[in-house]
Amino acid sequence: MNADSPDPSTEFAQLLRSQPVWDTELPDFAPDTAPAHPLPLFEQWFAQAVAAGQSEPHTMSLATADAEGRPDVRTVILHGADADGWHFASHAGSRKGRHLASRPYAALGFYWPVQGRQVRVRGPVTLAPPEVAQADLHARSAGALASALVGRQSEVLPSYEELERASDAAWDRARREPDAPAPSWTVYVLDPDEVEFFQGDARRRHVRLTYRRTENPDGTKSTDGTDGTGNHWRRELLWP
Ligand SMILES: Cc1cc2nc3c(=O)[nH]c(=O)nc-3n(C[C@H](O)[C@H](O)[C@H](O)COP(=O)(O)O)c2cc1C
Repeated sequence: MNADSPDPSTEFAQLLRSQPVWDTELPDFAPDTAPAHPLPLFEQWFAQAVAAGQSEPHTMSLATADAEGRPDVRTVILHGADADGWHFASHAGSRKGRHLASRPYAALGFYWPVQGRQVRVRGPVTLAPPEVAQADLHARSAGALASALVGRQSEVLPSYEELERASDAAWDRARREPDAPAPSWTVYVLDPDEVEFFQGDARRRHVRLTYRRTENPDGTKSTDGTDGTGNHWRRELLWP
């Protein structure tokens, strides 16, 4: 490195250190007012993120692990959240699809910095029936269909021109045939056994409220405090 030139790592380090976090006005979150189940709170926080102008609040990190247990993470779009779980979609043959086939367990992470909020969701993952995945795809944009028709996600691409050719053909087909099947397109459903809500605080007294799914000691599902699917949730605060 030339002694006259600035040390890029120092510049980078300074730039990093100059970035603020939790220095805006953030909402209060009183955990004792939180509902008994995580889904209504997630819906409420999502609506509040939209209202606060959070961009792309429906994008989330999806963490999976390979057959050896090595973790991986990428961004995907949330397609729905209901009593069955949190829904997302991808190609079964992609890296994440292969991970989920060998280890059907995942974690999701939402970060909504406008409000200093984070939501973490963990649990087993199942596949929705193929007709659900196709219907979900065909209800979306031509671009979503064209992208799914290109397929081959996570395979090595020999040249960008090859993608352009495949994409042109897929766009043509998506416009001509809006119900064209994309067989590898799969809807995954993560049925959470743990959901954590994090509210950032300027004084670093962050609120972490975790919901853990519990069963009755006899293994039957509880009818008390249920979320409509027989689940019972234990709510606890965690040290931040
Ligand atoms: C904002 C955003 C949204 C995305 N949404 C999806 C999605 O819903 N499904 C998907 O398969 N990939 C989506 N991707 C691409 C993934 O992040 C990833 O590159 C791709 O799925 C391949 O991941 P894999 O090799 O781990 O399987 C999205 C990327 C970004 C940046």
